[in-house]
Amino acid sequence: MTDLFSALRPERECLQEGVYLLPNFFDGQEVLHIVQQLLDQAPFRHMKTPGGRRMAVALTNCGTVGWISDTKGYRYSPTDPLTNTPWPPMPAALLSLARSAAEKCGYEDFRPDSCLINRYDPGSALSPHQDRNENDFSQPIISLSIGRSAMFQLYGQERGGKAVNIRLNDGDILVFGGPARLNFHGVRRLLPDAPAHMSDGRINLTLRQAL
Ligand SMILES: O=C(O)CCC(=O)C(=O)O
Ligand SMILES: [Fe+2]
Repeated sequence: MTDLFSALRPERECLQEGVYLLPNFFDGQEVLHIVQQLLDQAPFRHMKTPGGRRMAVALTNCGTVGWISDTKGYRYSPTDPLTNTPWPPMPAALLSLARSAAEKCGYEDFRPDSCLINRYDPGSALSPHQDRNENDFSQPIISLSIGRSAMFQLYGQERGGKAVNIRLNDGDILVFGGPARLNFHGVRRLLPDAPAHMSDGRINLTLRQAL
């Protein structure tokens, strides 16, 4: 197995109850390489919002089910609508990385069955939303950042209000669960700082237990 823990740093910052930042927890270049290997089978694409608009963020998935959006709504699907075949299986190294991050934040037996992979090109953003298509909200969301840094915004359980700004850098993991699991959140913009292995955009992976 690839050594994804080479950059491991012991710090864990608690940003609010249920929200933890694990800075520089994994090697962004190694996870980028894992993502690239999935793209032949399930390339990035721009899905449509339920309202029919093209999403600014391109996405793909791996795992037993993948998150999709179209004019019928948001949901998880066992197959990729581009090919009508199953999503690529979740790579063991990703699973183990997410489980170790979850454990560090007190989630002992996290079993993600889905990994949504988002690609942000320069200028793209993700408007505030809740992640609520999963069945069990007692399970956290483990979010990995690769490439250009981004300004992530965390709100409360209601839409609007004042956001907490969280800077996410290449190699960082954000864990959100517990009382913050249904908090609104989004990505306001990409920042100029970028690692050499990915300077033109950002990739974010969110590992979730969907079923
Ligand atoms: O890109 C990020 O950091 C967040 C992604 C996200 O919130 C989502 O995919 O639901
Ligand atoms: Fe989200």
